[in-house]
Amino acid sequence: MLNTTMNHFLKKILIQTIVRQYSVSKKNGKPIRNHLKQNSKFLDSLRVHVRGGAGGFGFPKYGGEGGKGGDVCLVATEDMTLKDFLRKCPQKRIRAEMGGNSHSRCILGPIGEDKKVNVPVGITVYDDQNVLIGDLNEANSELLVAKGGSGGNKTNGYCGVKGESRSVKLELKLIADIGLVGFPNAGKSTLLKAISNAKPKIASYPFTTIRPNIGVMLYDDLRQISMADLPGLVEGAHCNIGMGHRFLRHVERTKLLVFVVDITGFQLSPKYKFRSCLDTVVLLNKELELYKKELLDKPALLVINKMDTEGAKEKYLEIKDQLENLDDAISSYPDEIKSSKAIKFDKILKISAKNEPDDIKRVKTVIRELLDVNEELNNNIENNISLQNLKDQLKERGPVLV
Ligand SMILES: Nc1nc2c(ncn2[C@@H]2O[C@H](COP(=O)(O)OP(=O)(O)OP(=O)(O)O)[C@@H](O)[C@H]2O)c(=O)[nH]1
Repeated sequence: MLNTTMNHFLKKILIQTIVRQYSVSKKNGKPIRNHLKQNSKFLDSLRVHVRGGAGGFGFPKYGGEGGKGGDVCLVATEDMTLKDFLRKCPQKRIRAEMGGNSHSRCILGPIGEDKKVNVPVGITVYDDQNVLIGDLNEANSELLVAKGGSGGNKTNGYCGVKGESRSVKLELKLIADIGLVGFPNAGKSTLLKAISNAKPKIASYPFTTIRPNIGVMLYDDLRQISMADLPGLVEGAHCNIGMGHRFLRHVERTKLLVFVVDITGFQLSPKYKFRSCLDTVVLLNKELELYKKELLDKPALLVINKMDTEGAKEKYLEIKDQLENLDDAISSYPDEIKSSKAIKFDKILKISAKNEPDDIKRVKTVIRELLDVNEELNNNIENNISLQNLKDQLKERGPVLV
């Protein structure tokens, strides 16, 4: 008896400590970054300074032209992380070579060598105004981030032009087929572990996952589908509560979102409101909309987890209709929770990720079916577009006599 009370007490202290670490602290009314977030070793964003080489000097006496300065290019490289990049480039400064000067024995100055730097596949590059420069989604694709200056010649008074110099942000968006989205403790890691080769940490307190984990599911026909588990979202994530929206960018490129919710609901701490399973779906919908409403258009699967717990079936029956008509259900919520649009789930599955291997098989099969259907749909759309383009081209050329 004493042992049980002690265990309960210790567990309570542990939960309170974790909640305190994760819950938002406020300074001058503004949320400040929480402790564990800063300590998280996962690196998915980095600012670097890039400068193209200056152009070489021209040689006025003979009208000689200086060589153009080299460009700085980023090259997408497989099996690489931003940490590897940082190890190779700890100063976070990348310079391309200057163009060579023109002189009496070499009228055209040699061109400065381009600087090609390897970065992980899945990088999006922004300039210092946060304007998109480009994406590197394919291995070996290249992106020019700083142009070299042109060589000195008649038009610029034979002075080489300086290379482009700017600071750029490299943002890593993991590329996985599936993104798991859910509140903490819903069972996302349990599902990922059971369904794939991943070995995420699992524990009975919120925010065990503090960095994205990726697992690969292997099918009988050798098709491989990757799944990313992200740290749990919480109500108010858009105000940086919990892990905030920091990791949501990793689901932007996924083909299917898998929402995992706990049928018993969720409560971050006694200070926070208890949220039922339906509330968590509505709140997840809201957080996704606040992050990027286009995410709500993605194909989505709703997985209702922990169906082995007491009273789960009754709880599910109570919310079944609302889940199937999420638009109506959302409209009955207060304005601060309500989203303007509801996600359309392609399928709703009830499972026990922990105790039912058959449920896991079902999830795996449904994921494959949904991906296949969507791929076919996209192919058809692309084919129709190409067909329409062909028809338009034919129309432009006028009717053909047969
Ligand atoms: N009864 C029951 N418990 C489950 C089930 N799935 C997961 N759990 C338990 O729920 C707790 C949380 O599971 P996790 O898989 O770590 O949850 P998570 O969503 O990854 O949590 P975060 O890492 O905080 O985002 C663990 O104690 C699991 O053992 C289930 O189907 N039934």
